[in-house]
Amino acid sequence: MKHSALFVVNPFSGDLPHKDEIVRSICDQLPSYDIRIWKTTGEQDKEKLSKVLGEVSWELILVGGGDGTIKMVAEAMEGKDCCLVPVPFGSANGLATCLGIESWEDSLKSLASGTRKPMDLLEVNGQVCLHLCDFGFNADLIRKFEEGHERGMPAYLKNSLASFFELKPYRFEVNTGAKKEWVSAKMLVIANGTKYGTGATINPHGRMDDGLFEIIALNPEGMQEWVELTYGLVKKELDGLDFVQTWSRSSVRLLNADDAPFHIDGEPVAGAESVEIRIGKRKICLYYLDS
Ligand SMILES: Nc1ncnc2c1ncn2[C@@H]1O[C@H](COP(=O)(O)OP(=O)(O)OP(=O)(O)O)[C@@H](O)[C@H]1O
Repeated sequence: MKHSALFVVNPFSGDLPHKDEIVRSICDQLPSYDIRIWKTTGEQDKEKLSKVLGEVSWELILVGGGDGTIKMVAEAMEGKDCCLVPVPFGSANGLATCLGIESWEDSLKSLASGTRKPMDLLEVNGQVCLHLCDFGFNADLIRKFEEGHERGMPAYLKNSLASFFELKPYRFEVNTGAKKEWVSAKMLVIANGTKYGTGATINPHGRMDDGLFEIIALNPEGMQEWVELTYGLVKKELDGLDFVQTWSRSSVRLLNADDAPFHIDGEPVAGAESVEIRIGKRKICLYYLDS
């Protein structure tokens, strides 16, 4: 008997051409699965998907989309005992990149190798976060990107350059329970994963299965520190940079005093004045590729 699989596809994510053909090719290469394709509409997808997930005892959920789509599917999967494999169709695909899955062919390889394990989920003011959330520079960038009409990596890079020159530090109170302290940072990152979809490694020592996440405050000043930061992100070496501060915790409360823009897994979130983050009680089974 074939295994039951649901293939959730976001037709709007990213700018990869011929997605329908790729979806068909993936299905053809998984003959042991009986695959149903389910496309998102952008309207109440989580609620609609929860119903579909309740109809059958699915063994595998393939998610063709970016981080926002995976976050939505992970929320809808609550209470379901199945595993998820990302199929990187989004613009940046941060979670898939952290899992070593950089193309749809990698998704097939991870399924063939069978490497999967339960990974931590973060609870951020009651929402699920799988990968990264951040305040400041990158969130501002994503907000501009969402408000614009261009998709894909070139538009992302264009906005990135524009945001770079408008940058200012924001104040945050970091309350780790044992200690409260104020920090100024142009960007404050909460990282369950290690990398952005661009490959920039923001959390070189992070693990998604250790019951901890990292809080990383970055406050580079001047061109030289920006160059050092860029080098560190590429070379996976942020230790020793005195404008980078890192905490490893299982919970934290943050006060966002200057109303810095905020996003969770690439989706902008409004009204994030006080944000409580903790390692969630539930985990999610994810396929990955060993690098
Ligand atoms: N059919 C659709 N039409 C328009 N928007 C959609 C549709 N399906 C999902 N969405 C929206 O797509 C967003 C999630 O996109 P996702 O993060 O997966 O991709 P992405 O990497 O951001 O790619 P892109 O930047 O091209 O959107 C959500 O905001 C969701 O509401």
